[in-house]
Amino acid sequence: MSVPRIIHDGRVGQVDATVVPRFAGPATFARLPRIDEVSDVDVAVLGVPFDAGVSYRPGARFGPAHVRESSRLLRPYNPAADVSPFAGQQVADAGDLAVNPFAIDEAITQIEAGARAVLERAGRLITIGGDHTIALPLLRAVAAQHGPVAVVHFDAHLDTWDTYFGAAHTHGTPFRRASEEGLIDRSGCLHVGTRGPLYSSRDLHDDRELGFHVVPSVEIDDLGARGIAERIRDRVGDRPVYLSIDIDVLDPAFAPGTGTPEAGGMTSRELLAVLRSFGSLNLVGADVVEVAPAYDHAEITGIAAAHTVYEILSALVPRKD
Ligand SMILES: N=C(N)NCCCC(=O)O
Ligand SMILES: [Zn+2]
Ligand SMILES: [Zn+2]
Repeated sequence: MSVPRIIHDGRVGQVDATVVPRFAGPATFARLPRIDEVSDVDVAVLGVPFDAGVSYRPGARFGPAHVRESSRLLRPYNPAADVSPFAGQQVADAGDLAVNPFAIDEAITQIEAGARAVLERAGRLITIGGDHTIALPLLRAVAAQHGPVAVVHFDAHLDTWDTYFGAAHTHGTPFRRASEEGLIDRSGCLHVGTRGPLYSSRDLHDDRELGFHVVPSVEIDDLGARGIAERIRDRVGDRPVYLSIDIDVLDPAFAPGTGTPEAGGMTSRELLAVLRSFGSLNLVGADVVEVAPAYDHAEITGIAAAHTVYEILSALVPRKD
């Protein structure tokens, strides 16, 4: 059944919520068209339902469907950024990748191949996870196009640890592997919002060697959103930027539905405000990971993740000036 959509400058947008109620209609991200329903895709939203790399609570494999469900209320105009993210560019939902839940290495190969295939159709990719393991194959796909990228990483955790139980590919290790593989520009990466206990102070030493600066959660009150945005801009400059957002960067009050929660995190208002400054960065790709709906209540985490994707899409809209 065909549905009435908002069309702007030939770009196919959301199902019109004034005609079809939001709780009806397709379950794509923000009720946008599927990728096979449009041509010339600028940004694809892709789900990666994979969580075999987690060290604690499982369940992020259900993240993509949950974030899509929590995105039904998103409206076409973003007043805080003064942009219409679905009108200034063609955004489409590329569905979910089918990846092996029993073999991490095979899943990683499948995710890289799947991301590369979508990038043949779309200029940019925003991925909804899935656990943080998926950032490694996504960075492989992005670095194949752009060379080593500056990673802006929002997370409670460093995710530059070496191995867990001897496993090199887990949700706590993607950025160490990416740094070792030369996928990231070691002079331009940083973490934002890290907090909580580490294994030892050596974690921070290794992390610096691997190319990361840190804006820890304890500095957020003093810096404010504007100060954080400045620290990020100073670090990445005009390098191609890959943005990786682990939803556990938010305090568990704002994102209870996640696998390794840590007290003392950002508010969703702070995260969205920082993202709103990213229109001036050279963003080449992004992921939003670690939404585990079994621990969510009232879609709190799903809605935070959906709005996070919406702000990233808003930052990607080509500027007129
Ligand atoms: N990437 C996330 N969410 N968590 C990593 C935590 C790894 C650990 O259990 O030490
Ligand atoms: Zn984390
Ligand atoms: Zn993480």
